[in-house]
Order: sequence, then C-alpha cells, then structure tokens
Amino acid sequence: MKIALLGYGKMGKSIETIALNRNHTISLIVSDSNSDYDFSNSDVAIDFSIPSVAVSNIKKAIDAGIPVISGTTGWLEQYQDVLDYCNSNNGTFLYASNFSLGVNIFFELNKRLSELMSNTSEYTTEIEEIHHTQKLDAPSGTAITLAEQIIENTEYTNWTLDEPKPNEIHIEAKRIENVPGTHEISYNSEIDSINIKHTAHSRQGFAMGAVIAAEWIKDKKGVFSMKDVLNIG
Ligand SMILES: NC(=O)c1ccc[n+]([C@@H]2O[C@H](COP(=O)([O-])OP(=O)(O)OC[C@H]3O[C@@H](n4cnc5c(N)ncnc54)[C@H](O)[C@@H]3O)[C@@H](O)[C@H]2O)c1
Ligand SMILES: O=C(O)C1=N[C@H](C(=O)O)CCC1
Repeated sequence: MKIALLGYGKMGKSIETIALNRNHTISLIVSDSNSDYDFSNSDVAIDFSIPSVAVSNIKKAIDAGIPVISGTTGWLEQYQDVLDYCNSNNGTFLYASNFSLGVNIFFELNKRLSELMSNTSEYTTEIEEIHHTQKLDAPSGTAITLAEQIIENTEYTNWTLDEPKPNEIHIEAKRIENVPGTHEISYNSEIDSINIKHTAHSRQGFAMGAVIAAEWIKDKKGVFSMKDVLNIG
C-alpha cells in the first residue's frame, strides 16, 4: 500500500517505521514546508499534523478520492463539517482521538463503569491526563472522548478544565516532559475511590493502530471509527 503521510513529526515518523516494517511504501510526506502537493501516487492518507491544518489536509485527500484517517486532535469543533464534506463527496474518512488497542479497550471499560455509576449520587468524577510538554491542545482528544462517554451515561452535562460546577466533570491536564500519554478516571466518595488508568509506554501503540486502520479502510467508502476497525464494543 502506498501511504501519504500528512504531518511528519513524532507520530509521522513512528508511523513510517511501522508502515515500512509491514511492507508498505511512503508515497508522499507533507510537513509545514511543502503545502503544494498531490495524491496521484497514493492509496491512503494518514494525517497526524497540527490542529490548524488538519481539516484542510483531510478535505484535500477527500477531494482527491483518497481514503484518509486522522489522529490529529484539537480541531473537533469542525468534526461535523468534515463528516458532511466526506459524505457529500462520496469520500472515506476515519478519525480517532486515540488509535491504540489498549485505549480502545479502556474506552469500553470507561463506558461500562459509567453505566454502573449512573445511579449513584455519592461519587464525583474526575479525569486526569498527562502528556509531554510539546502538546499543543488541552485537554487531550482522548480525555474528551472519555468525558463524552461519561456524559452519555450519567447526570453530568459538560466537562471543564476550570473549577467544576456540580454538573461538570473536571479534567486536569498536566504537561510533563517525555510522557507519551496517561489517562486516569476517578470516582471519589467519602467512603472510597474507584480509579481506572491507562498508561502508554511509547507512541508505538498509536502508530500501529493508525497503520492497521489505514490497511482496513483502503478499499472502503464512508465514515468509520476504530470500533469498526477493531470490532469491539
Ligand atoms: N489519535 C492518536 O492516537 C494520537 C496519538 C499521538 C498524537 N496524536 C495527535 O497527532 C498530532 C501530531 O502529533 P505529533 O506528536 O506527531 O506532533 P508533532 O508536533 O511532533 O508533529 C506535527 C507535525 O505536523 C507538521 N505540520 C505543520 N504544518 C503542516 C501542514 N500544513 N501539513 C502537514 N503537516 C504539517 C509539523 O511540521 C510537524 O512535523 C497531534 O494533534 C497529537 O495530539 C494523536
Ligand atoms: O501526544 C499526543 O499529542 C497525543 N495525543 C492524543 C490525544 O490528544 O488524546 C493521543 C495521545 C497522545
């Protein structure tokens, strides 16, 4: 498979290594310095760039009729616009806030735990995420997905990085050098605490998941998620 890499930073380089090991080729590398590019020699595009350019990269791939997967976070206020664009142009698109198998299993645990907690009023819920200091967005896309899952199953209606109101889940976003990504959900009462935590030891899981998603999506049409790729949940 010929893969176009949109973004060639920490993730783009990890994806390149894994893709080459799985006998794919890299047909195009787009970084901030070469925005004038075309997809004529590519089967699929993988976008891990920056929030301000992700949407134009994704739309450009859809315009070219190339399936595109995106792991870039921090642009989700435009997610519905991208879905509509993809559907009205008969394109192929998959976004995931987190491509690792472990986090996608963790999402299922989070969903189940929030269902179990839905009828208890004694507990308050908090999310802590820790990432490296170069990260541009806060909270992480993964923390937003976790919060949205909890909101779907409980009385919470919103998340906040600030001091929470009673209906808001507090997300604590910490930035510590070299941390690839840690997420912890806590339910705290006077009596006890319940915590679930995922710790990434490297970027390998994110990159492997992205390559597997690209292999899976190559000949499909429509909008997909990692649940479709991994067949879980
Ligand atoms: N979904 C996931 O599993 C997952 C995992 C890790 C990171 N991420 C997200 O992926 C994104 C990239 O992460 P990273 O750690 O590789 O960041 P990074 O800063 O190391 O790399 C970003 C790259 O984008 C490039 N870029 C800038 N302008 C561009 C343009 N116009 N077109 C294409 N590329 C351009 C930069 O040159 C840089 O090389 C971030 O949004 C991050 O939050 C998601
Ligand atoms: O390194 C990053 O940046 C990461 N971003 C994703 C997020 O925002 O959730 C996934 C984890 C790593």
